[in-house]
Amino acid sequence: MRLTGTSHIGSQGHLTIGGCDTVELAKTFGTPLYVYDEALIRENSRRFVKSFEQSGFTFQVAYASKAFSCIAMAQLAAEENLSLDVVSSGELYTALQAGFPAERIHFHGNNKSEEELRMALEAGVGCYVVDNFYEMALLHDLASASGIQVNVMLRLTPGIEVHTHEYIATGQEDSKFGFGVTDGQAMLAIRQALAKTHFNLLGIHVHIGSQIFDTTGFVEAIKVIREFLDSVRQETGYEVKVLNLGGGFGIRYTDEDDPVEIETFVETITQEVAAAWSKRNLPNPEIWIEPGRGIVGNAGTTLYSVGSIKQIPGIRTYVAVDGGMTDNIRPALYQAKYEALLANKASMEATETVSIAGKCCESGDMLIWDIDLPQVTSGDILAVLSTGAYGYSMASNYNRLRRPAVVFVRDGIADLVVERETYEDLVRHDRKRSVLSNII
Ligand SMILES: Cc1ncc(COP(=O)(O)O)c(C=O)c1O
Ligand SMILES: N[C@@H](CCCC[NH3+])C(=O)O
Repeated sequence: MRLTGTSHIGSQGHLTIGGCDTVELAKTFGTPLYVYDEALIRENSRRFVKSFEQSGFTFQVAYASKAFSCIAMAQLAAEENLSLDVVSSGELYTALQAGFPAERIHFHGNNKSEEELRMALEAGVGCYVVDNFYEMALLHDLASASGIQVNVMLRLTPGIEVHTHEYIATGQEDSKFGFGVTDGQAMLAIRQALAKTHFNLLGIHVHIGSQIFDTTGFVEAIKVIREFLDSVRQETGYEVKVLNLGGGFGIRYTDEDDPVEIETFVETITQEVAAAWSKRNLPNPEIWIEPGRGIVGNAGTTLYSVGSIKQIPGIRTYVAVDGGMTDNIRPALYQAKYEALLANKASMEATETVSIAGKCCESGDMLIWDIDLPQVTSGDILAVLSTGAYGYSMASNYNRLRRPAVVFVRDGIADLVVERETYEDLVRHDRKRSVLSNII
């Protein structure tokens, strides 16, 4: 197991992150607890930004806030000079509450509602990634009614299959997202967008999927898109200013994962685009990307307390923790694999193989199957690594569990950025029946 960022095993044999002893964090803030290594979020962000700076391209790195959205994260993204990808009015609201500059916000989503678009227009959002004809008409009506000119990109589906879980592949023809390149919808969309008086068509967007380990899919997407843009030039004379290649940059969850480095992703993308554009004697476009997982994934660790331990002789030992699919749905949803260690026994040798169960009323609520750990006892603190992306953001209240707190740690300081939900929170929107039943 490789610890990343500022995580290491401290003198007491405890896992420490950002100079904070995780066993102490568990005591202070309770468990389950999401712990984010602030320095590592910044380092990941800077690696993307620096790689682009070295490429000479004009660029934007938009943090995909779906991976982990809260006010503190939006503040951090703003400090790192990132742009922000939001896919709902909720993510937009969070960003605005954080004071994130609206002009650096890109609004995504395959079904933006009128209310959401109105909110974005009012806020002065910098770019709309238009996904379908319904949205194109709605956004244009709203923009022209308000007399506003909006920056628009069109999301295209390039018809590319990438190696990842089918639920997180998005570039294939049969996708709910975007205008298809192969079925002629993309060309039609370009024509329509160009004819809209209140649109400033910046370019196109393509996102091929998530948790992608190599550069092949991106290279293929650039090729497909450039060829499509050649037809667009021929038919309409239009050439893009911006090429948005989406997110999807994979991270290492376990030793089985071997993604290329951030620098390699950016280098390959920029070189491919430069080659494809210069071959046509065209000036380089701006390149925008939208990493989510690549910025926060390996920076998050979830701490749990071990409770019941069930041994089934000759079969398996179930070690149950005080969270589960409610704070990390990914194992249940995508059979995602994670590594973990006992934070309070971090320097001890593994002596047994156990499986980590969540506390929800579902047999499928398993966080990790067959992991080697030192002798586990109730009360131990289990740290599951690389839970920073799509953990908190996909958390639920199933079984009326309260969503955990989130702390950012840095230089020995733990900053509580999201409070643990309370029981009052759970029933906040509940109302006692006001109409009494007349069944006797
Ligand atoms: C349009 C778009 N951009 C960016 C992302 C972020 O993906 P990731 O977290 O894999 O970088 C996603 C999610 O897959 C997405 O759908
Ligand atoms: N939620 C997914 C990624 C989907 C990204 C959004 N298109 C995951 O946990 O891997």
